[in-house]
Amino acid sequence: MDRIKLDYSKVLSFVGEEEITVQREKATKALKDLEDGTCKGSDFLGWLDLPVHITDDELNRISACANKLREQTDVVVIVGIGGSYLGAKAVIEAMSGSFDAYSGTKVVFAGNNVSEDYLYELQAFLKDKKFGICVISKSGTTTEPAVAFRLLKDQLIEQEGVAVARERIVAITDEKKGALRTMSDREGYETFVIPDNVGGRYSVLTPVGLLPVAIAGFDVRALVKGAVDMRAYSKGNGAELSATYAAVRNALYEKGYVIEITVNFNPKLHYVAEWWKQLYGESEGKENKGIFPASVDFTTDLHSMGQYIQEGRRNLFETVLSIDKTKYSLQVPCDAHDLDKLNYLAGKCVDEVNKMAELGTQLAHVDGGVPNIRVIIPELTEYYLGQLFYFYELACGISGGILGVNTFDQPGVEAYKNNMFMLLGKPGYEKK
Ligand SMILES: O=P(O)(O)OC[C@H]1O[C@](O)(CO)[C@@H](O)[C@@H]1O
Repeated sequence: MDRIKLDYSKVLSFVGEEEITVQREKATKALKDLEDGTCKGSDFLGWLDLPVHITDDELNRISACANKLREQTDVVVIVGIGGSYLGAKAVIEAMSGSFDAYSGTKVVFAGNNVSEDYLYELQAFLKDKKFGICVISKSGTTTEPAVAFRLLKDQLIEQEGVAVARERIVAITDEKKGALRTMSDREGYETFVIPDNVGGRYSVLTPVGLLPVAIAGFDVRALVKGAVDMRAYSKGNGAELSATYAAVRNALYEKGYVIEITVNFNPKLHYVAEWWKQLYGESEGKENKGIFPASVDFTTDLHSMGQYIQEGRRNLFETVLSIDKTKYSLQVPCDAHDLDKLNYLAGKCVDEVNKMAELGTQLAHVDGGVPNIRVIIPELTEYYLGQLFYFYELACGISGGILGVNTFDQPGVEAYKNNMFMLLGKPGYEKK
């Protein structure tokens, strides 16, 4: 098997190797602190060896539950927010056919917003369908998924009765505590556990990510294998890969490049970037520090955000997710009239056009003052997504260590919740 690669040659006219070396030394220390369990937030390092510890029995149980739901239902609603849905959504979007949604998809998402219209339309869509619910919440008290779950559970009971509803609800939550654990035990739902020492944004390789991906019919074993191989690689010289990415982005940060834009040239990676944004945003954005993680889909956004990136404030850098090999092959046809003057491309693969757009954009943006990193992914498969997740998780742990923050907490997320609870009159929040 091939491996994910990193190319940072296009940052070297913005930061010198010596500046990167300074950050590399910090990265080495941060990596050691992670491996030794001496970093800040060390209670949440379960993700480090997580892929290696996933057993065959666990994977079999996940597959059995997924198969049961696939047989019993037409649609399964994945209820969760943040780390409790983004990893699964990233894999499912990356692996699904672009038009699967129009031919009847097995998996839809809810509980990642509190839009009344969204929930109304979802309930209308599920009316008279055989559906199941996979509810995911580590804390069990997050408002968005709790509201969605209440509505959907009631609908399921109304459509199918209590006994069938129980069969079709699966909960992924804490092993012992929390509202969802209590409810699941009382109702007899099948449950899977989010380990105590794994935070939401690091949970894609637990049942949180694996069960929805299996329900959607994708290869969770290959996903895990990719992560296992990346973990094994990172035990040796391979740690360089994550450490270098962490060092380079911190060297750029030190020079005022405070925004990192993750770029894709394949819309299937849109949610990989969303997953990455939560991972890095919640991990690093604290104590008035941290790189702001943003994302764009090219070439689509070259026709909107492209102008800003080329000529706006020079405080941003790009990390391009570059896929080497496409799944399918399609050539630009020749046209007798050539009115669109496209015949010079006739016979070329569409991906060749895309790759030249990628290279042309990189050169233009570097010329325009935007440092450019490339993460090269051999192919868009579950296996390489597993590698990519682990690469990014480890790099995030290292990068947070370089920055000096606690990478594994997210105290800032509580502020909006407290205000919302106070405004809604939640008991106990009146004084706030
Ligand atoms: O799984 P839970 O506890 O519902 O939390 C969902 C998400 O909410 C947060 O706690 C805050 O956004 C995330 O860290 C987490 O991924």
